[in-house]
This record gives sequence, structure tokens and C-alpha cells, in this order.
Amino acid sequence: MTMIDVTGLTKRYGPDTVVDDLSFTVEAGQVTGFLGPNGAGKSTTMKVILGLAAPTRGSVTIDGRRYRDLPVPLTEVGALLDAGAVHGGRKAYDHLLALAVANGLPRRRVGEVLARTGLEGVAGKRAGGFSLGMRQRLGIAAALLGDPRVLIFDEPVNGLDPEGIRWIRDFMRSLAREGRAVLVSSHLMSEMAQTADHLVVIGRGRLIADTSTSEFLRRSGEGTVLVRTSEPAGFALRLTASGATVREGTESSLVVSGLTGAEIGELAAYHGIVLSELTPQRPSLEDAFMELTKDSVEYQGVTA
Ligand SMILES: Nc1ncnc2c1ncn2[C@@H]1O[C@H](COP(=O)(O)OP(=O)(O)OP(=O)(O)O)[C@@H](O)[C@H]1O
Repeated sequence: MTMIDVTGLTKRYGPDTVVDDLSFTVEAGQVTGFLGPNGAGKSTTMKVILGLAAPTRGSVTIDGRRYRDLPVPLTEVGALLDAGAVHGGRKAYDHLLALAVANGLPRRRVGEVLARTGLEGVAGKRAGGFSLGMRQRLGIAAALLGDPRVLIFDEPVNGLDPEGIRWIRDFMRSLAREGRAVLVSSHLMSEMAQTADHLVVIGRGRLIADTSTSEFLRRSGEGTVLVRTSEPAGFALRLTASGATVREGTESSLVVSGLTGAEIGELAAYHGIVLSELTPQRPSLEDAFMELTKDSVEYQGVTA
């Protein structure tokens, strides 16, 4: 079920087109990773979804309605845009209570979201003394106050330690398991590959890829196999005859594509050739992501 529908969205700031005719959907019961290099337009898109910026062209709906037409927005969509935005002098409980009261939400929700985010023990402490990880949790608690079916997180793991990252990752997955639609932005492919069911990749405000994570991994996993043998020249001929593409690697190794490691091993056994190494080479996810977005990074360094 489509919970966020972005259609032909364009956003200009003066002469700059920051989001350019962008269309994608965010479905219920899934974590959708929103990926792109710095400056790609992720935050701007999220702000438009949340009614914080007006589109130049196109439309965005949440469960079929524009943000400004939602009667009680917090009960439809919760967002974590900037964890630093919490008033530091306020106690965690008071911060959430003020939000609940201002939005006409029942007070009991405060206790519920504090429990859900593991903040019960520090509810009476001032947010100013919180670590970044705790501030993130408080921001997430606020986003959950209205028990919304749609959640939007902008770079929630930025700056967190591995334990904090793990917690956020598991938490987003648990929200999706409850049937909620979760949209989360990141510029790290490896992070999203572990969290998201679906990936929407943008560069310079334009859609680059809209694919399931498993499909992306399958495509980026089509790597090469490193082979070592005492008879490289002879084996290279056998490999080529079997349809593989072979090039010379370092220290007289062979870099083979077009056959799997198992197929190469079988071919060697069939011809009685001894292999001293047979290693599938997977391109890293970050490499696959850079390949995908290389034409759209904001500032490209010049390499010699
Ligand atoms: N209010 C604004 N006025 C003018 N330009 C803006 C404004 N907000 C964003 N931009 C520009 O729009 C572009 C996209 O920014 P945005 O923050 O949406 O990208 P992003 O993908 O979230 O990147 P990052 O990961 O760096 O936050 C940037 O070049 C930015 O400078």
C-alpha cells in the first residue's frame, strides 16, 4: 500500500534546481532507503513531503492527502530531521508532554514512547546533557507520539557509534514490521543495504535508481573471480573456450568474469589443472553506489 506518493516533484531555489522532476513511492511495511551523495536533494525532498517547503512543481501526498490537508499531522506522519533541535534546558518528559499537549494527543502517549525508545530511566533529565544517541532516541520518541503510520528520518545514524547505529537500524525494522512506512535518508550504501527493503537513489535532484535492495545487491554482486594456477596461459585458453572473459591479474593470476567460482573449479578438475587460489571478488557496495552516482556528485575531485 502506497503511503507516500511523490509525483513529478521539482524544487527550485532561485536559479538552482535542487529537485528535478522526481517521482517515487514509499510503501507500508517497508523501510525505504533514500540515498544520494551530499547535496543530492534528499533533505529538500523530505521537507516538501512534510510541508516545510513548497514544491515549485509536482505534488506529494501522504496516504492520499497533502500534508497541509492532514487534520492532525502528528497522527499521520512522524519525522526526525535534526536531533539537535530539542530545547536543551527541557527535561525529556516535559519536552514530549509539551508536544503532546500542543497537538491534542493523550498524555499517556508520553510514557509509552519513552518506554518504546528505552528512555524511561532518563525521562526526568535535561536533554542538554544527552549524548547524540540519546538525543536521537528522544527525537524518535517525539516522532512516534501520534502513533503515525508514516515515519521519516533524515540521516538518523550520522555521528552515532556502532551500538547506536545498531539500535536505530533494529528500531526502523521493527516499525516496518508493524506495517508502518519508513523513509530514511543516508549517503552510505552499506548502511542502507543492512536496513532497507527498497532503495530510492537520487543524484543532483534526479532519480537514478528505484529498486529492491535484494535486486541491487544481486546486480552489484556480479563480480569477478581471481584464479591462480601454475599453468595460467593454458587454463586461460580453456576458460575463454568455455565463454569466460579473462584478463591477467597481478603475479600471474587470472581475473575471470562470466563464470562462477564453482564453474571455474569444475573446469579445472575436468582438465586436471591444479588451482592454488579461487576467490570470488565482490565489488564493495560503496563502489557499486559510487559507480551508480558518479555523474551526479556535487564536486568531483580530479584524479591524476
Ligand atoms: N533553503 C535553501 N536555499 C537555497 N539552497 C538550498 C536551500 N536548501 C537546500 N539548498 C541547496 O539544495 C541542494 C540540495 O540540498 P539538500 O540538503 O536537499 O541535499 P541532501 O541530499 O540532503 O544533502 P546532504 O546529505 O548534504 O544533506 C544543495 O545544493 C543545497 O545547497
